Amino acid sequence: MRISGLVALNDVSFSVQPGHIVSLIGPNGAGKTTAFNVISGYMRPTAGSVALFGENIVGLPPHRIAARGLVRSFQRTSVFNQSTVFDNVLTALHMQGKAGLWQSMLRLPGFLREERSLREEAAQMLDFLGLAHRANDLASNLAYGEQRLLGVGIALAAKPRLLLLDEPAAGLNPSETQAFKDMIRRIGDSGITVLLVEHDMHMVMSISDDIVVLNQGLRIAAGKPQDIQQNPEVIRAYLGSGLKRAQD
Ligand SMILES: Nc1ncnc2c1ncn2[C@@H]1O[C@H](COP(=O)(O)OP(=O)(O)OP(=O)(O)O)[C@@H](O)[C@H]1O
Repeated sequence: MRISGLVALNDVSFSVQPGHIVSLIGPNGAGKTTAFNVISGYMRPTAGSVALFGENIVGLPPHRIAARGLVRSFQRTSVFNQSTVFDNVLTALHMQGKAGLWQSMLRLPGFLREERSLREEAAQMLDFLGLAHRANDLASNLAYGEQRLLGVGIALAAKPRLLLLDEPAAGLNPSETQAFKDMIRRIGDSGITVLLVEHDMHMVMSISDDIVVLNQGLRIAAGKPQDIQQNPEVIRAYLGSGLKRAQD
């Protein structure tokens, strides 16, 4: 991937196995966000290919890629601040709903049935997120970490098979980070594949099945957490920052 003459990603290749939690790590400017942009269709790669469930998706717009099961949760998500937590999730589920406009406007039986089942699903989602006790609060009144959890809930409402999380622990305090870590595990346990970019090495080392390391646009390592922690090139590229802290 070239961006105005600069090679942001150079021959980077890796795969994400179904059901795994995979972390993409590396120092600032390594190319992690660029990789996410390419994978999710926000940037068209200058060369190479991206395959999703075996099919090439290069050139497809992000919403088409999302419809194929790859959903991305952004650092700043589209939480509706003036709606309740419950309504945020319900609206997101509605966007996946089957009832058409006329059914909804005329409140036909199909719509009412779907509405009931979506409300149940929204309640289950809040349980899953650990936000059930906040259901009736305005989203704007949530703590920062809770807003981030809700943002993931909104992404989950789109029913991903592969969920991309961009620095989920950024700006979270230790207990919020723990809550997030637990939730990512639960997402993985529910059968959803997770690819995340994260700087918190404690989190990365404890939840990842596989880790891919980028440095200056190159893939310098890929493997299991224990191998990555002992990889001399990774230690060199990362020493003094994340990995060192994780080993302390
Ligand atoms: N839109 C852009 N215009 C110009 N250069 C860009 C653009 N996006 C990324 N780059 C460059 O591409 C390289 C990779 O950046 P990228 O943001 O992908 O790194 P990163 O690993 O996500 O870093 P960080 O951890 O700081 O978020 C950097 O040299 C960056 O300056």
